[in-house]
Amino acid sequence: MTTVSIVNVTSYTGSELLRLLAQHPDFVVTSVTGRSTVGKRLEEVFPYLRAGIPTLEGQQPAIDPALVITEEPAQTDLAFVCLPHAAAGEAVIKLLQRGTKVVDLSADFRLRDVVTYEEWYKHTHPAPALLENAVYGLCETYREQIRNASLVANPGCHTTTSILALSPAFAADIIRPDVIIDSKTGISGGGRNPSAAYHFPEADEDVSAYGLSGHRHMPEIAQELTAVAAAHGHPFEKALRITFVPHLMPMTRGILATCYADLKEGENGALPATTEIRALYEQYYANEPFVHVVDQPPHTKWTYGSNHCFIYPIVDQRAKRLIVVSCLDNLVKGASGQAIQNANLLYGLPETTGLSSLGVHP
Ligand SMILES: NC(=O)C1=CN([C@@H]2O[C@H](COP(=O)(O)OP(=O)(O)OC[C@H]3O[C@@H](n4cnc5c(N)ncnc54)[C@H](OP(=O)(O)O)[C@@H]3O)[C@@H](O)[C@H]2O)C=CC1
Ligand SMILES: CC(=O)N[C@@H](CCC(=O)OP(=O)(O)O)C(=O)O
Repeated sequence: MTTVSIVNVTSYTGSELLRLLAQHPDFVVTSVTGRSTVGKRLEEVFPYLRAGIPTLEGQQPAIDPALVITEEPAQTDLAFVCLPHAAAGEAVIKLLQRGTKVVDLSADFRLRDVVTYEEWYKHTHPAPALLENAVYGLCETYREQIRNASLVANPGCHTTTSILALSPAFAADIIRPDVIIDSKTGISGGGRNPSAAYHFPEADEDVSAYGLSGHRHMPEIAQELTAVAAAHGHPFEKALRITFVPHLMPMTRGILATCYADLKEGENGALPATTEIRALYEQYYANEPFVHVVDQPPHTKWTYGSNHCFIYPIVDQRAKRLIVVSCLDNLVKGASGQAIQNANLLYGLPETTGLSSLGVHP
């Protein structure tokens, strides 16, 4: 059994880890931390835990609903850190020093370049010395490196959706390095954020664009798509241009990104057909348990509560563009589910362990 702590369990990603880990046969949550809830039992803060945690015969439950929330994490084998940026980095330093493996859900270790981090996050990096050894936790790209890591930087939710959508096209060198990403997100993407824009009367029946002067997920997407193109032998001659505009939607969970890029013409001036592109995408994700190439535009509801991502590529022959629609649940494949997928790799477990839920319909 691997002992696990959830640092900042009262965050949305922390409580989602509780829900998912309740089904995990190899991880036992033995430590949970919080801030205003210190001293309370988990079941006091999350009353739904009073229903009890299901167990397999002969096994202890993965979570004890009577576990008391503490300020600092106890010694465990593994920690999931669900703190805001900067606070996360501080916590990660201490955890690594005591030999705990860490999956960090914040952005503190996602950008490899400290100057880029400080430009976009507007504060000094909390632990630049750790960047060198952090592995970007997109399992579909970095599976082998993750297995041997002690610090995994779990990707962002918009980022995961967009990178998975565009990686096969850049790997095959069929689009120009100039993309537009229109990403729609559910409100839980903003966490338990007290700002008025996230209140029900303001967000319900409303759609709005934000981050138009530059969103911090843009450099993360650029970093990873540039790496994919280079790894497949097609390095960009000039820096990748990305226009990334997120939109807030009146739904609790879900991200749906629609990505647009100009297609490269073949030697005879022809564009690839949608069938060829779909075959290429299917091949790229053929062995992936959580990424599915589909033949109709996917819905966020397909992913609600699950670790799955659905991707639909199509050629716009008139405009000579590739359009790719991609969606996932921001709290699962976009955060806590992906974090468990990473932790499974860290402990040599099948990547799908504890992640078998399907989306909720309707
Ligand atoms: N939400 C999402 O969809 C995703 C989030 N992430 C990342 O995961 C991390 C957690 O996000 P999320 O779950 O949304 O978080 P939340 O916004 O839901 O977290 C809110 C909780 O954090 C506590 N908190 C706030 N600031 C601090 C601090 N400085 N130190 C200790 N506790 C603090 C508050 O505790 P109290 O109320 O007790 O004061 C509050 O309960 C973030 O880094 C985020 O960027 C990544 C991918 C997706
Ligand atoms: C709705 C909303 O506000 N969403 C957040 C993204 C949350 C997330 O994945 O981002 P990080 O882990 O990088 O913080 C945003 O757009 O900033």
